Order: sequence, then C-alpha cells, then structure tokens
Amino acid sequence: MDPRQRPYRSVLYIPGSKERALDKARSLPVDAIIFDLEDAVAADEKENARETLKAALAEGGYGQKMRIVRINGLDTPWGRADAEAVREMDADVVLLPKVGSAADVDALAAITGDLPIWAMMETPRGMLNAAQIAAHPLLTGFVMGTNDLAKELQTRYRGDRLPMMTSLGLCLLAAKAEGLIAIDGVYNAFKDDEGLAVECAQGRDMGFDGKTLIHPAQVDIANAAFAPSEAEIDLARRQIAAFAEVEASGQGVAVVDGKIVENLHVATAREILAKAEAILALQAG
Ligand SMILES: CC(C)(COP(=O)(O)OP(=O)(O)OC[C@H]1O[C@@H](n2cnc3c(N)ncnc32)[C@H](O)[C@@H]1OP(=O)(O)O)[C@@H](O)C(=O)NCCC(=O)NCCSC(=O)C[C@H](O)C(=O)O
Ligand SMILES: [Mg+2]
Repeated sequence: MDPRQRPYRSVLYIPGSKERALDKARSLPVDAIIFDLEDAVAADEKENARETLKAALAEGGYGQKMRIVRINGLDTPWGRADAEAVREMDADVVLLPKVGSAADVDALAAITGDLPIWAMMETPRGMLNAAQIAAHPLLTGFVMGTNDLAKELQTRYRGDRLPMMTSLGLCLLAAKAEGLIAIDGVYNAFKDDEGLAVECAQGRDMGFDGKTLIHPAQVDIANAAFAPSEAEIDLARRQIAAFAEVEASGQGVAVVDGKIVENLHVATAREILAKAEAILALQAG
C-alpha cells in the first residue's frame, strides 16, 4: 500500500521488551505500530528489548500494519546500536526521538541508509526547526510527543490543550507543507474513553492523520474518530455528483445543503472517499 495513501488512524506504542504485548498486537485492528525501544523500556532492559523486538519482527504476523521502530536518541548509550539493529529488522520506518534539527535526521540516515525516517516532535528546538526537519528528503512523518513537550514547556495539562496549540500548529504547518504524515500525541488516561474521544476529535479537526495510543482499549475510539463518518461520505458523494452536473452545463459552482461546492471542495470530497476506500482495503487485509 502506498505509504501516503494508507490509513494511520491508530498508531499503538508497544514496549519492545514486552513479549505478550508484542504478540497481542498481531491481532489488534491498529493501522500502525510503534515498537518502542525508548521511554517504554527501562535502562537495564534496553539490550534485551532490542533482541526481543528483532525476533518478533522476524517472526512476522503483523499483516498490513505499518511497522515503526522507535530507537533511543543517538546521544544516549543505546542509540547507535539501536539504529544499527533497525537496519537488520523487518521494519517500514525508523522513528527518532527528540529531534531538534535536520542535522539529527542526517546523523541517523548515516546509519540507517535509505530507510524512511519519522521524527518525534517534542522539544522547543524541534518546534522552532519544524520546517527544516520536515523538508529532510528521508523524512516522511511527524509524531507529536506531547508528554516530553509538556515537560519542556513547563505547561499544565488542560483538556482543551491550549498550552500545546502553538506547537501542534507549527508541526502541522510544516508537515502539510512537505506532504508528511502527522500523528497526534498520546492521551495518558487510558481508562478515560470520553476524554480520549474528545482529544481525538480535536486532533482530527486540526488535520492530524491519526493518534498515537498506549493501550489496546484506545484503538476503536481512534479508528472511529479518524475515519470519514457515514455523513461525510454521503456528503462527499453528493458534492461530486452535484458539481459534475453544473460543470456539464458550463458552470463552476454547485450548491449542496445550502453551501457552495467548487472544484477545491470536490478535491476534498475525493480525498474523503479515497480514505474510506483505503480503510476498507486495510480491513480486508
Ligand atoms: C499502560 C500499561 C502499562 C498498562 O499495562 P497493563 O496493566 O498490562 O494493561 P492491561 O492489563 O489492561 O492489558 C490488557 C492486555 O493488553 C495488553 N497490552 C497492554 N498494553 C499494550 C500495548 N501498548 N500494546 C499491546 N498490548 C498491550 C496486555 O499485555 C494485556 O494482554 P493480555 O494479558 O493478553 O490480555 C501498558 O498498556 C503499556 O505499557 N503501554 C505502553 C506504554 C508506552 O508505550 N509508553 C511509551 C509511549 S508514550 C510516549 O513516550 C510518547 C512521547 O514520547 C511523548 O513524549 O509524549
Ligand atoms: Mg517523548
């Protein structure tokens, strides 16, 4: 599946050290998995986690789910060995934490070659350099690290995420300018379904492609929030049909449900239908 066209509604973190979770993920309906060697793995487990993950990926069974491996930073004792190991793993993407500049991406690419790279956007410097990071030729996705960002910015948690908005907006602008995938940060309270649904809806409204998750119970909520709704699909079909009709009579503006429809709205409608089809294709396996 074309990486740009495929769905990224649910992107689940799995600690690379947890064999049971690595196995469970094979049967979960997630669009992508972040196999984590960084924050979800304790320092004395780092080496074991690398081997455990390598074996799990070699065994396979993850179907069409995108396989993303998050390594430790190259400034840590484990980063270089992780990056060298990823080269040998059956992974689709390598995810670099705490990216501050395009030079950080260069340093990883010097080890991982032409493997696509995603960047964790989670530091103030990363926010200020988002445009240059996004423009790196091997960079294909941004993942928001809202926990680290909250720590660095010394913000307080708010349900409306107001203290995060500048950072989320800067990264979205940079990602959209370069045609990157943009995935929203995690919702820590993994037993609070209502709060997660609100945050997913906000992320979807802002233009994120999906949400990073920490627990299987969060998957269905994200999948629903980031998929086109039945109402959106129905409207998209009617917009396309109405525009085709006026276009045939030499006009450039249709009206559907009391709102104008121009060629740009038709482009959005086509994207909605394409996304719905891509989700069906992924589900069909
Ligand atoms: C949060 C958890 C520690 C909870 O674990 P646990 O108490 O084991 O949960 P449950 O008993 O409810 O688990 C039920 C079953 O589900 C499996 N499970 C749990 N979590 C996962 C998972 N992430 N992926 C796959 N499977 C999972 C359990 O094994 C149970 O299975 P079974 O026994 O067969 O029924 C735990 O969920 C967890 O560790 N989550 C991941 C935490 C993590 O990855 N953190 C790092 C990423 S967040 C971050 O760093 C973002 C960023 O960098 C930032 O700065 O914001
Ligand atoms: Mg982080």
